[in-house]
Amino acid sequence: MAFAALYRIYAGFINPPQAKKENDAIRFGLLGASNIAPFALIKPAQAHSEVIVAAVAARDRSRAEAYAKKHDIPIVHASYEDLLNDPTIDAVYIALPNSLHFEWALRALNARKHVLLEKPSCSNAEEAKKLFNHPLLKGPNAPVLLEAFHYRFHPAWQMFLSFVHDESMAGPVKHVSAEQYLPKGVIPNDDIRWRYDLSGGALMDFGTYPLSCLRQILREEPTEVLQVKERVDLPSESQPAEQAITATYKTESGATGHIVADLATTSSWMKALPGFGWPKCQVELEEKQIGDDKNRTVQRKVTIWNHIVPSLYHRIDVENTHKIYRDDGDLLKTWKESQFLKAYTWAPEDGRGVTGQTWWSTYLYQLNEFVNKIKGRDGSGVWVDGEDSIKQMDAIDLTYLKAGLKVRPTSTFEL
Ligand SMILES: NC(=O)C1=CN([C@@H]2O[C@H](COP(=O)(O)OP(=O)(O)OC[C@H]3O[C@@H](n4cnc5c(N)ncnc54)[C@H](OP(=O)(O)O)[C@@H]3O)[C@@H](O)[C@H]2O)C=CC1
Ligand SMILES: O=C1OC[C@@H](O)[C@H](O)[C@H]1O
Repeated sequence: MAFAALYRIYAGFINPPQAKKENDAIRFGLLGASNIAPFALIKPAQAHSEVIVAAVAARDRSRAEAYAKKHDIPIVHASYEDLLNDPTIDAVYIALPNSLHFEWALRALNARKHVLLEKPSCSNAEEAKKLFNHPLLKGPNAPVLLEAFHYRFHPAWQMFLSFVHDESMAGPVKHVSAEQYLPKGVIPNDDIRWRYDLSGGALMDFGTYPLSCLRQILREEPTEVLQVKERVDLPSESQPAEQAITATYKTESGATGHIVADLATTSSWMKALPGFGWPKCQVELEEKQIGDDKNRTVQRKVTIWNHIVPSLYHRIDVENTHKIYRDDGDLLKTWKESQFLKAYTWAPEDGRGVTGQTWWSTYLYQLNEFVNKIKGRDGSGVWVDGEDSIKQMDAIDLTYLKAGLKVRPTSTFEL
């Protein structure tokens, strides 16, 4: 098991197999010499026959040159604008500070480039509405725009959702909890994540994952934020963004959800890693009658461990509590059945007819779907559409407003 995990890390993140490139491979340009691009695009592209990372641009040309040399990227542009004007580039990957996502996504779409846009898509819902409803995205040959919620493309997350939404055994959602932690010190003090002016903050960054998990599980939007607590303790910054946030939501149907995101965890970090110890997402479903038998019910609980980096390791726990009642309503018998599952690739019976290897990272699964969308193929059927990205930003804004924190600033850029 440890050897298999090491192999998945090596092939998925360190040295993926080198694919022979197709003649019509999509040529990507990177806006910014970011820390995340090697994991999210450069390494996955190495293994994909239809993707070439062809160019990079940074605010400082010498920085872009050093980055290009390190990552074997053939073209260097002196500015983001120059890269967008390069006719040999088909698509761009935008991993800039969140405050610049809106502007550079719009500029890229205007240059007729497909856009893989890091999460969160924008600074707030106002920007997201303008971006995802923009006329540049309409029409038969419109470029593709995707908010890079990579974990959603991995078979493990989709398997987890299928157990949550399995109508034969799962009642309506009662409660969801989702949590993400990073230990204090991983993110340096001068990081973009701590800056309000760059649309940073725990909710914008790591918190956007649990919130998106919650929204997919509930299949309805949180209409009420019952409680929010945040931690802002970077005294040196004049306008710091929160380092940690927890929030509790309620939907119209009465389901509740709780998220935790801490970018600088100290004491609770180890506590946050129970058992084998990974961040998790857990769902309790309502008790549900089985078939026509009024006296038989099942109540399901589903947990996924490490859903953000599942190719490293993950586990899906499905616990069904069965109950048989007497006709007078008294409980006659109850028992539990548990299953522990994994899904590094699509199951053949899934019917998606898509490819994948056990070592494929969430980023490679995502990239494959991005390519499929551009090429007009069905692919796995997993996608994050513009409406979803807008609602995600709505939920973020709602949370900040309830906390009495400011919604992140709106860009003045117009097109
Ligand atoms: N999907 C995932 O797993 C992850 C996603 N992300 C997302 O990716 C984005 C970038 O994160 P990350 O790679 O960690 O960040 P980095 O700080 O490493 O990269 C950000 C890039 O933005 C550019 N930039 C442009 N303007 C500014 C500015 N005013 N201040 C600082 N940088 C600027 C810099 O490019 P230049 O080279 O031109 O100087 C820099 O390379 C964020 O939106 C984040 O949420 C981050 C980590 C993981
Ligand atoms: O996956 C991630 O890990 C670390 C975070 O800070 C980052 O932005 C996020 O996307």
